[in-house]
Amino acid sequence: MNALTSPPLLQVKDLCKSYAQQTEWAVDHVSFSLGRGEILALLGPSGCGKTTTLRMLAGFEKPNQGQILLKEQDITESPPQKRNIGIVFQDYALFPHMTLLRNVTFAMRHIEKTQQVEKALEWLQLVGLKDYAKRYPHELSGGQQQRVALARTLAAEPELVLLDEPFSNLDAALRESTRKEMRQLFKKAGTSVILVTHDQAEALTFADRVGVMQQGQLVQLNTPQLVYQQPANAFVAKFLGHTNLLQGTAQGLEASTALGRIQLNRDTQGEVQLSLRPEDLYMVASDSDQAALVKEREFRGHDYLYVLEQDGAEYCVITPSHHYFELGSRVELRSERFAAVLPPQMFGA
Ligand SMILES: Nc1ncnc2c1ncn2[C@@H]1O[C@H](COP(=O)(O)OP(=O)(O)OP(=O)(O)O)[C@@H](O)[C@H]1O
Repeated sequence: MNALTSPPLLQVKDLCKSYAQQTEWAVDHVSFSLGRGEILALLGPSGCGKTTTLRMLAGFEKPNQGQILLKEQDITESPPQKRNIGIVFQDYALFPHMTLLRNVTFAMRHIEKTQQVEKALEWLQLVGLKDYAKRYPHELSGGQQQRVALARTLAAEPELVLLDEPFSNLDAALRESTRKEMRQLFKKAGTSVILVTHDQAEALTFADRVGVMQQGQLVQLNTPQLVYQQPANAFVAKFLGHTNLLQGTAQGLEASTALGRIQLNRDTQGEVQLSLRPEDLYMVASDSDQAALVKEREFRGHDYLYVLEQDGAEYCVITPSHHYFELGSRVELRSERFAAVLPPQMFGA
């Protein structure tokens, strides 16, 4: 059996959860599967149900209905310690009175005592902290503590690792480097991972596939590129960065819109709602009073985010940071790439 024909490591089928005194589902008929060695991010705003989903996978929360299969075994009712699933929390939860080595060997009760130290040092080596083995958690930076928490989780050799907003306590620079290192580590070790986050940049850079949750439902699950470029609805389009939502009338692979004729990502006819990313628009200085007005400009280091007004509607455009336009000046707005056609039932979402 190869990776394509072998069954997925994890199958989640029609999972539902409502908390006592709540009429709405916190998790609403969620289904997905995870391949071996795959990294999946569950992404969504606060309260969309991602932590509840993770807690059901870990066994800390009981679903009202649905099924969780790990290696084709039904674990829906199994207690957390019987699932062979590791979880890394936001606050690391290291034992403060134990050295890093003890923190890691603590998770290795499945291994002969005589081999624990050697194995634990290997895990610490993997996360780049072997030389710190005799230190205590308070003698480490936040990023280093996070890596120890990860080594401890991996030392238990789980089938699946769950990460609950693991980078949110780190500052911006450390967050970026830690997540890059962690991704490389997971890929090297072939670890299967589910990450929960509300940070779209984190989900897009860290995961092989991104699942976007909205009000308890998994509304889109696909590669980072497709979720970003072909959002399933207006909510996904807006949640993953900035976008311009436009109405248009489509004729095949083109639509006429307030910004003129725009290429579409798929063949369609009639009234459509489109999502046009701000980096896919560009501006050309204009003398015409009818052209778009430069209303706002935000310098963001590697780019500018402009807000323009044309015929009473606002548009956002992201340009390289050397494309400078004065506030109050006029520009012609042109589209450089395809707009994504959104499904009609999501109008107004
Ligand atoms: N223990 C609980 N008791 C009652 N309601 C809860 C409980 N935990 C979560 N909820 C509710 O369930 C819904 C989903 O919450 P959940 O924590 O899963 O969302 P989330 O996407 O992880 O949000 P956040 O990013 O803020 O943690 C929310 O409406 C929340 O208020």
